[in-house]
Amino acid sequence: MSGKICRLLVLFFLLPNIILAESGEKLWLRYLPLDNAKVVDYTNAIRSLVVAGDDAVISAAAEEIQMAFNGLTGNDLRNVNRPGAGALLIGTPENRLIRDLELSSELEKCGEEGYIIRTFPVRNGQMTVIAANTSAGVLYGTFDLIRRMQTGESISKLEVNESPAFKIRVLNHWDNLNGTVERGYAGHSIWFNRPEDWSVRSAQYKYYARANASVGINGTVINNVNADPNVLTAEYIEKYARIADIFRPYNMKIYMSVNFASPAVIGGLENSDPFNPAVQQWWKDKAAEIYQSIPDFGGFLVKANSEGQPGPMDYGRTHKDGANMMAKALQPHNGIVMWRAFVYEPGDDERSVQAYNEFMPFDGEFEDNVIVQVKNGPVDFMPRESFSPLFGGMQKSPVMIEFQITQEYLGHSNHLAYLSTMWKEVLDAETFAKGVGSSVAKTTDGTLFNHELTAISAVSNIGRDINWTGHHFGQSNWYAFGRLAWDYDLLSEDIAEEWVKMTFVHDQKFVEPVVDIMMRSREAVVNYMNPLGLHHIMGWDHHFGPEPWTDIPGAREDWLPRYYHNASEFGIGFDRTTNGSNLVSQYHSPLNKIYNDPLLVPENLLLWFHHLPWNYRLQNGLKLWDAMVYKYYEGVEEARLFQNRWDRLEGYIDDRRFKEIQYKLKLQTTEAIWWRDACVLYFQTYSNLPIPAELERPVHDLDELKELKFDMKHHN
Ligand SMILES: CO[C@H]1[C@H](O)[C@@H](O)[C@H](O)O[C@@H]1C(=O)O
Repeated sequence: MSGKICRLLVLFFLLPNIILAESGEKLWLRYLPLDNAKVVDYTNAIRSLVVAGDDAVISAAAEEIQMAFNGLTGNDLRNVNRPGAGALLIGTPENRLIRDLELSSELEKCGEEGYIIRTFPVRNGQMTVIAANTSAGVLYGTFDLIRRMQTGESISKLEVNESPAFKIRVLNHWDNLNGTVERGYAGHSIWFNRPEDWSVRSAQYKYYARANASVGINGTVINNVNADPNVLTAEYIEKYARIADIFRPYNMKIYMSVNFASPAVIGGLENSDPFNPAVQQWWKDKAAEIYQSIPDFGGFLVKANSEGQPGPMDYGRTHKDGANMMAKALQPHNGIVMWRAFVYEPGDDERSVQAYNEFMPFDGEFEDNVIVQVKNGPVDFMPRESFSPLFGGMQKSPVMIEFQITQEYLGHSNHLAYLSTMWKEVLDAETFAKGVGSSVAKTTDGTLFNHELTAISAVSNIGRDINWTGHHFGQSNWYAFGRLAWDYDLLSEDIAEEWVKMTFVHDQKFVEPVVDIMMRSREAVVNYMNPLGLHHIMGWDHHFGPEPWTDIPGAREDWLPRYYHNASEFGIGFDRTTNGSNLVSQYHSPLNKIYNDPLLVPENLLLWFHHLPWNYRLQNGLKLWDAMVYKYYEGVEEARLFQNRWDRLEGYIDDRRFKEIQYKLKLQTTEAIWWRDACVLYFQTYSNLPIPAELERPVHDLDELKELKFDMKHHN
């Protein structure tokens, strides 16, 4: 073989690995050398490693700390058998070395996946201990210690007690078996229909598992909730089993979205009626078959009777009947059912009141291994919504939140929108379910209603893009979701700062402005897209770019943006008061009254709950029209500010990422102006009021914008 062909072949086989190794796939697990002072500090504290245990999870923890320590300090940790000065001891009380430390009363508070980290004085110095009840806890504790080093914190006197807020912390991928990703903006699926061979894919899956474990995510659903029935065939079960094998050392469980009609579609049964004994048996057999290959399989995620998906109602049964049937099939294997409450079918009910109306009657009637998965808002992952009234509404059955990491309605992967602030807004929101102190978080984490089964999920933004998420800052949302799922009391600023330091550099001259951009970013997006509680005025099918107008060929009547903003000569906004669709009454007192009153409702939800005249005076004295226009302009100014700030950060990080982000920020500003001009000019056709004199004029005209929309649609 000629040398040239040989080189080409080598390149062909190595290229995928080179791309994996070189690229942004390193996420926040870069482990780059720290400055000298830190290296000295850390090597003073830790020089050797004692691994008290030998299962796969503890071994993964040991491998990780070795890798991290080596990368960060340039030194290896010596593997030793006995702890002493400078040792890091990791393990569970199954091992005598941990038992001897008499930590049992502290470990009791850690639960299954929590951990403690302690500095102990020993002869000639001190040692560090990571102890937990299970190897999983040890793994999370190890990543905690690594994070401290990655962010430059002191590790010489550690007294850490941690346990997760939710038992199950899962990502939901909306990946189709043909490799496309619904609402995915980072390329095709990393799971399905990949041309690369298994060694390349498995290397990425291991990286994925490590990244998740590093933030405490302990499960993932790898296929779309609009589920292909074929995912339950032997071919896919085997595929899931192979992936589960890679996840296991990282304490990650695999789950599956299933299609309710599977027994009929792939099982050859007459129907999929949950009352049909043959259907029940089919699910039992299917569950048994899955557990045969994946003993720790997590369970099913189900979207039923929503947006055309099949479900129990096709047979005159209910959500309860459907969910319980599947739950019974999974019970012998300790699997769970995450049954979605996103039940959007156009009907008599206004969209925002539908989930509550359909699910409240079944409160307390689900099997113990069913948890109802509820989107954070009552409509659909808008840049801002009120929280879903099912939080604090449903009390007898466990409920879990579904957030969306992928930016379906927030500019796809073109816009920087750090979403921790949005999720905290929801988690911290007061439901008043049991008086003051009943935050959304507490209605779902088991504290308020004593549920054993607790969980939290988010729709992933991951694809085959070199940087995983399309926009480098998309990674921060994956990171932040994991951190909040573990501890929702963390501050968004702190999470952002950790991520920036781990992903880029420690220099405060870089960290501070970047964290500031992140902290302002979601509100900026809200302002240039959907201020004051406006929503769903984005392109009706692709959900990208502005489309407030009504003459949209092909769009369904109830999906027309006009339906949501209701702009007319009279005014703008969606009436969900007692005079309107009455969403307000699904909230506990006093929220129902607060939301019902335009004088009391928070300004940022004003047009979510109220339809008001253009010259309505806000609490701040501005007329509604002016207030709305100012918000749109403010959003654009913020995008410009992000761009300017970023320009000044050249040289702090590698050129490639700097330029890629710079390019995205330019796009964001351009698109923010597009949004602003489209909305302001369109709404102006109804308000007939001028844009305040001191503001610059729109740079587009309306007809041109309507055309632009169609170009962008094809572009996406
Ligand atoms: C997976 O389908 C999605 C659909 O693409 C999305 O536009 C809508 O917001 O929500 C659906 C859901 O959450 O089920």
